[in-house]
Amino acid sequence: MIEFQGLSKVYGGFKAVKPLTLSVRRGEVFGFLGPNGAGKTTTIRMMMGILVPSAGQVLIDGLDCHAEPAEVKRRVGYLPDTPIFYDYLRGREILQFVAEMHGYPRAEAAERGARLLAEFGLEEAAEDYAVNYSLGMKKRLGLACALIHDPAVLILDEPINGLDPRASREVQERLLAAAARGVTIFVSTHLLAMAEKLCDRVGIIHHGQLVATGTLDQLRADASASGSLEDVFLKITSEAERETEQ
Ligand SMILES: Nc1ncnc2c1ncn2[C@@H]1O[C@H](COP(=O)(O)OP(=O)(O)OP(=O)(O)O)[C@@H](O)[C@H]1O
Repeated sequence: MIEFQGLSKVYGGFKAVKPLTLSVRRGEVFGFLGPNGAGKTTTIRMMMGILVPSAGQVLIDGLDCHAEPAEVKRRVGYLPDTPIFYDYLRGREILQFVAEMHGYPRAEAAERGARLLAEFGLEEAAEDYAVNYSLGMKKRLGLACALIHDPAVLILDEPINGLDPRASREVQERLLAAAARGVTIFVSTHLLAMAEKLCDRVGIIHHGQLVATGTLDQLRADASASGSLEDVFLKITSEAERETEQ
């Protein structure tokens, strides 16, 4: 469903994403893990057609994300790391606007917006301006916007970063529900507990390089590490760090 084919990004002389080749299957929840500055957001921005790759390509449902961004956006719901809304639109108006941008007629856009507001526990805030929403409410509103057109793929950049435990659990439950409906999810995070709970498979990116891919059990076996994903992650990234230094 998602095919990275030697995708890379160089800023000036700095290699932010080194040639990335990876396949994510239809219906899979794939965790893209890495420390700060590893290249996660850069990769996701190339998937969304926001950044131009330096080389290679990424295909979603067979479509080149750089060459056909509008077609890709029909199939994809995207939650950026910091969702930004028109401050002086109300939650209800924002969802209505996003639905109309996807081509739904006004009445259907309103109906879809109302359904998602209810699903995401934002009914009471429907008439409040987005500028007054808490971070947790903004993430939920962002996720509602990402889901408004029933996309086959969700691309999420740090969906629970900065949320309190209740808000974080709520967002994770929405994601599990989407996964249960068969949505393919590509989620970047450095919150390993979330990855452990949600993901069928993870990839670890370090200094722009994909250094490991697999299920948690496979990574444990490959890294000869036991215990939590955190143990495996720390072992793999410190080994990659040593190799970079040599
Ligand atoms: N526009 C830019 N120009 C130059 N360097 C950049 C630019 N954007 C990002 N970088 C660098 O590229 C590297 C990867 O950044 P990126 O934001 O993709 O990392 P990340 O894995 O998402 O990190 P974080 O978890 O901290 O959000 C970092 O070293 C960053 O400083």
